Amino acid sequence: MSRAIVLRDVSKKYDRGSYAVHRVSLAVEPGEFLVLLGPSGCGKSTVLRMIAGLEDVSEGELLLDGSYANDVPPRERDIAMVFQNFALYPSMTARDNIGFPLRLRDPGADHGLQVDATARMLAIEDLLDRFPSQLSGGERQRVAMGRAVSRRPSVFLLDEPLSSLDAKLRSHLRAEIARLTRELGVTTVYVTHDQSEAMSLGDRVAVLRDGVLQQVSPPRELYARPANVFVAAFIGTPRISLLDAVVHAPLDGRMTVELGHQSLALPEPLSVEHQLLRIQQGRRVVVGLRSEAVRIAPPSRARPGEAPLVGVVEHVEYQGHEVLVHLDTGSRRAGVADLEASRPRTAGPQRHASRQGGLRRMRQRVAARMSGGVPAACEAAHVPPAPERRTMVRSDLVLRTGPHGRVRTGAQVPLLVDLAQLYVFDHRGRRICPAPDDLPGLDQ
Ligand SMILES: Nc1ncnc2c1ncn2[C@@H]1O[C@H](COP(=O)(O)OP(=O)(O)OP(=O)(O)O)[C@@H](O)[C@H]1O
Repeated sequence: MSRAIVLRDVSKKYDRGSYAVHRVSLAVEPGEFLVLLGPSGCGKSTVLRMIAGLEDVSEGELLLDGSYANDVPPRERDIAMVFQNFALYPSMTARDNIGFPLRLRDPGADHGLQVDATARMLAIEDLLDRFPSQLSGGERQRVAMGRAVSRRPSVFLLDEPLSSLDAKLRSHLRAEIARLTRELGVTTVYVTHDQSEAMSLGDRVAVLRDGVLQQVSPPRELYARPANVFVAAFIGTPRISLLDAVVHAPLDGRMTVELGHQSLALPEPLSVEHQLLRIQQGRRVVVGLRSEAVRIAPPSRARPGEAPLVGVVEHVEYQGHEVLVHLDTGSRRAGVADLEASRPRTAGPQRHASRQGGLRRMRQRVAARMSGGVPAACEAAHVPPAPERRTMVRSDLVLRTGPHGRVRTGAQVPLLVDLAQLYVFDHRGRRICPAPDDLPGLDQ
């Protein structure tokens, strides 16, 4: 049996502190796999611990299968939890660890068959007679999961269960967790700060920032229609390029989005999405471009809906199956608070001290190059490295090419931006292009 979990305006305030979780409303369907995702300290574990009954709910309501459950003791919630740090009893074998919750519930009975069935499900039959000290990290975590699922709980809560394991084992166990929870049909809430883990596991992903829920959506929707600039930046690898921009919408001319020294002319006739940008005339906005929205090609090869830009290759990251190209287009990168410490940067350029002066010189250089026009041919014109290039590297845009794409650091390249994939966020960070779902159409 699996259960429905509902949080209604749930908040948590620790003693004398500010809100660790603030007015979170969330409904988890029976059998659903929901991932709580967010940077360190955003309140993910606190939400999980309130569902488990390990923390009191300060304000709001927790409902389990529609019944008010704020005051239900943890033991009566029929919920199993797995933490990051295994938490096995060191003096018990794997068999005894897995059987422990069954013995607690029903001390006199023989639980051998249930323990064997659980061990089979997790492929740990051969490890049952070993003690935790005789198991690897991955094996210990599998035993911990076995202990959690052996009594067939109705809710399974997992708090970063894979974060202490190496990457290969993590991806292997991730697949096992997905299979196991599907087989058991148990409602699962899984906490992680790893967006790729969240996207690959969750039926839906709930993104938290600073205790506040930002968006709850299936992974595809989260990627394609992020509610705000924080979600857009948190989801996706490489991270979306975010640039400070200004919308120009003259009554008698072409609508453009100005990015520093360059502009993107919006294709005419304007799409409904782009028409809605008119009201931003003259305002500062943030433009988001994912790596697949930009390609290296001259204007002569533009498809309908593509607009040209020019960039200087700052850094090339070979990934085997693809190449990530970091470019400087002379735009200003928009910063998103809370993000920088929360995700490892992609291996990228080093930043150095004389940043301000270098930045100014780089802008001037890109502007000077652009005044010479966009190269007609696709071949990247090689620009000899200027002296300051060795002391400072800066990129504001990342695109991906196939593994055979040949671009050289320092080259100036023509770019085409697919404007159907343009994201625009207003000054408060809310997505305004594509238009938010709750916005009435222009003809309404
Ligand atoms: N027992 C406690 N007393 C006071 N403050 C706490 C307590 N537990 C957590 N907090 C604070 O509440 C906030 C949320 O913590 P929580 O552990 O829920 O975050 P998290 O998103 O799970 O972080 P991480 O990914 O680092 O585990 C943090 O600011 C934390 O310092």
